[in-house]
Amino acid sequence: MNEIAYLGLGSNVGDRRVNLQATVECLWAHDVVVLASSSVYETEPVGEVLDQRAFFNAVLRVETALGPEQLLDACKAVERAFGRTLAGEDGYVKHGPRPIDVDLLLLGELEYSSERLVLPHREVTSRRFVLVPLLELAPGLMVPGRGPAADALARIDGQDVVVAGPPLEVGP
Ligand SMILES: Nc1ncnc2c1ncn2[C@@H]1O[C@H](COP(=O)(O)OP(=O)(O)OP(=O)(O)O)[C@@H](O)[C@H]1O
Ligand SMILES: Nc1nc2c(c(=O)[nH]1)N=C(CO)CN2
Repeated sequence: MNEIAYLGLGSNVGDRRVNLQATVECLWAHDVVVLASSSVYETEPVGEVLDQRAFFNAVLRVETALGPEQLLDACKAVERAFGRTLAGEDGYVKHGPRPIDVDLLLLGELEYSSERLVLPHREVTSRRFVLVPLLELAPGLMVPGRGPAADALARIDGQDVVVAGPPLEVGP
């Protein structure tokens, strides 16, 4: 059965918009149908590494027949295609600079936890750079197990997010 999922994209190395756009094309090649993109936002770094270049972030609405672990595999394969160092590998820096980050934010109504995957994404309700584009695509969204996305956004202080450009092209 096909499900709707939301993916969070981020880039702060190289041509950030080009990287986000290329990610859409790469997702199609991994059996992920890209239905819609939010605007592209420029956002201040959040997390354990604050002294790095600002990110470009966007959220995609996608449709796929892949299960949760397979969809995570697709996200990781796309990151790998950009030459990214993945968690567990030499040179990996948690929250550090990266040409592309693809996070699986939500998969339908699923609440799921395994060694390598938590759904909804652990940080989906604490990051403005995720919630602003997510609400642009899905106003009124409820995050399974956590309530309205808009309420979560209202609880966040700081974390600058400004529109940097129009939505990504979503065709294959
Ligand atoms: N919903 C999820 N989406 C993506 N990765 C997840 C998810 N839940 C757990 N993970 C795990 O998190 C690991 C680290 O992910 P990643 O390299 O993107 O971390 P990060 O971008 O530095 O930090 P963050 O996870 O806070 O965004 C992945 O290898 C993956 O196994
Ligand atoms: N603004 C912003 N900050 C981040 C981002 C990101 O995509 N945008 N990704 C990170 C690694 O997951 C860490 N910090």
